[in-house]
Formats: sequence, structure tokens, C-alpha cells
Amino acid sequence: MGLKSFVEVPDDSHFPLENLPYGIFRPKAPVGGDPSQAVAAPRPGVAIGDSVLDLSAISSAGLFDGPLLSNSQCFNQPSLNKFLAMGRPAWKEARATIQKLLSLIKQNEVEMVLPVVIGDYTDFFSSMYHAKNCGTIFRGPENPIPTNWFHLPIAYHGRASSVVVSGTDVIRPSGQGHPVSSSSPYFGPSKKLDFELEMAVIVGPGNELGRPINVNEAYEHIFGLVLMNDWSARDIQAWEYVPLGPFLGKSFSTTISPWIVTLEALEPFACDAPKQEPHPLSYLAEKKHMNYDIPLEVWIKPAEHEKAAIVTKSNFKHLYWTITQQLAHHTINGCNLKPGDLLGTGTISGPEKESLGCLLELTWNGQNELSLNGSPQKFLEDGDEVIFTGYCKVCY
Ligand SMILES: O=C(O)/C=C/C(=O)CC(=O)CC(=O)O
Ligand SMILES: [Ca+2]
Ligand SMILES: [Mg+2]
Repeated sequence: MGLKSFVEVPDDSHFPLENLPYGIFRPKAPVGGDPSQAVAAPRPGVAIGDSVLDLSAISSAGLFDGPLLSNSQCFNQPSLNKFLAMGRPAWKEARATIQKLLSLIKQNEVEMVLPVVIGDYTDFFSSMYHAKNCGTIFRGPENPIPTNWFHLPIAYHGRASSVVVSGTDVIRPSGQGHPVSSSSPYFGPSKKLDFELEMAVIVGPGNELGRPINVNEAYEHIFGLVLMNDWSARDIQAWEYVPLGPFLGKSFSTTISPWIVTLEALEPFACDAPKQEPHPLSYLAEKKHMNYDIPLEVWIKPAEHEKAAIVTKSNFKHLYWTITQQLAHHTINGCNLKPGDLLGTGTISGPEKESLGCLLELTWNGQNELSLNGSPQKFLEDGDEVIFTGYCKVCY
């Protein structure tokens, strides 16, 4: 297998990553440039594809960190003589460092692991559409959204130990299931295993115990976002969750994506967050009330199917409570967040029936069937693979 560089190397190039020949170069004076300008100094470089790697820049940046080259001036020279005088051990060290600096590893040749040690995991409940649908299903259509919901971002404390990286098998949990009408609760493997389409904040700098984070400074405490699946056993959840909230129905596994997308990368996709009525209390009223326009999709690939089928298309922008409001609310009582804490957004459902963020809503608690490339499906079956995607793109 050939080595691969992030520098594009044409297939027929004489200068792939395996070659790396040395020379002395200087940048050409710009055509029509001022002739009185000093000519750039000659310096050592190696050829890679159609480019030259400037070894004096690499050396000045301290990137030659091996024992022989770390304190050497051999690359800040107008010729290679000093480097040549150092002999083969230095040449080998230089080659290894340069190959490492220029290398790329194929994603399909690596295994990703959890990117952070998650100290604490909290899950919010911030899509109004999801809150309304769950409320209708679990509590009836009279007052589906609790009155506190419009005043504060509701959340529960999740389980950090069972947060796993995407690709990890999820074992169907057993537990007590909600009794049907007047019968007793049953025990056994969950019959209503579900996904929840979420994203989650990875906390950067935390706060000291007793010192809340101001909502207008919350942005500085957020490193980036991951995709998150808050797997949920609906039959266990429906029976256990009154009055303290979700427990064993969700703590058996929560999956996050291995790549954390930074808020800097998401900046071009910032958009207005939904208008909030009633106006939130001042500690939640933010100067910039922003969301991000991140199209999200969920696909399911049943074990015996060759292809995955799309089951929903939603968008991060549907969140009523923003991630900065969630973070400010989380700390308003003085609770301290720590670097690497995980804050789930809550299931991201949109307004349309094709944009609902979990099977509980999509099948209306198993009353309706979905069609996965022609096969009927309610909740998750053994062997199903659930695939989340989130991808924003500038339209030119
Ligand atoms: O409304 C309920 O009783 C329950 C809702 C959920 O299960 C959702 C939850 O975990 C929070 C969320 O993902 O929005
Ligand atoms: Ca959830
Ligand atoms: Mg979970």
C-alpha cells in the first residue's frame, strides 16, 4: 500500500511521499515586481507532488523534534552542506519526520474511539414539536406541553458511563415494560427500542462551583457539536419515568459521533433561533439568539437489507432553546460544568411528519408502520443499523 499525503500528488508524479528528494530553492520574484526588493533567501526544501515543502519553515516551527535535528540550524542554510555533514542517522530522522508531517491515513484504515472522557452527561428536551408529540402520546392531547417548558430548558441527568462511540453495538435492554391496560408490568427484552436524533455540545472551559455562566458568554464554553443518538426503550421509559424522569429506559447506551465539529466551522451556517414567547427571564435572554442550519437525516439498514432506507429529515435549527441558553440554565444554580461534559440538545423533531426525530413519533407509539424500502417496521429490530448524518453546505 502506497503512503498518502494531504498534498495532492498526481498518480504519475515523480515526487510521491516515498521519494522526498532534497534541493535548494528560493521563491521567484513576482513578474513585474519591484526590482529593488530583496530577493528571497535560498533554503532547503523537499519536493512533494507539484509542491515544495520549505524545510526552513518546518524547522523554525520546531517540528523537527527528534534528538539530532531539534536544535540544529542545518535547514536554515543556503545549501545542504551542514545537513550532509551530519550523516545517515540525521538523514533518516529528517525523512521520518517529513513523512509523518505530510502523511494522511485513510479513514477506513483507522478505528475511531471516544474523543473525550465524559465526566457528566445531561440531556435536554428542547424541540417544541418533539415535546408536543411525546406529551400527546404519553400524557394525552389536553395539555401536551407542560407549562414550565416555555419558561426553561427542561433536562434530566443522563448516564456518562454508557456513552459510546458510533459503531459500537447496542444490546437490547431488558426491563419492566409498561402494563397494557389493567394487566401487570411485564419483564423482558424491550419491545419498543427507539433512536432519538440529537446533537450534543462538548463543553470546553467549565465554571467554578457556585459561579453560573452568563448566557451571553456561554458560547466561549462550547468547543463543538457531535451527533448523538439517545437510544430509548419506550416501554421501560413509559413505566418508570414518573415522577423522576428517564432512568433505565435510556441509560443502557448513548452513541456519539467520533468527530467533533467546532463552532468555528459552523459559523457560516448560523441562523436566527425561533422567537420565544413568553420572553424568557433575563438570565436566559440572550443578545444573539442563534441556531445553526444543520440538515440532519436518519437512515435504517435492516440486517437482511443491502441498502439503508431514509426515515426522517430534520434540522438543528428547529431547537426552541439554544445551546447557549441550555448551558446558562445548567449552571444558573451554581452547578459546575467540566471540560468534556456532554449536553444533548434533546430529540430534534421538525414540524412536518417527515421530520420527526424518533420512531415513537414517526409510528405514533407503534400504531403506524414505516416502510423501509418496502419492509414494514415499527420499533427497532435486532440487527438494524441506525445511521445519522448532519452536513451543512454553503450554496453559491
Ligand atoms: O415527554 C416525555 O415524557 C419524554 C420525552 C423523551 O423521551 C425525550 C427525551 O429524552 C428528551 C429529548 O430527547 O428531547
Ligand atoms: Ca433524549
Ligand atoms: Mg441514552
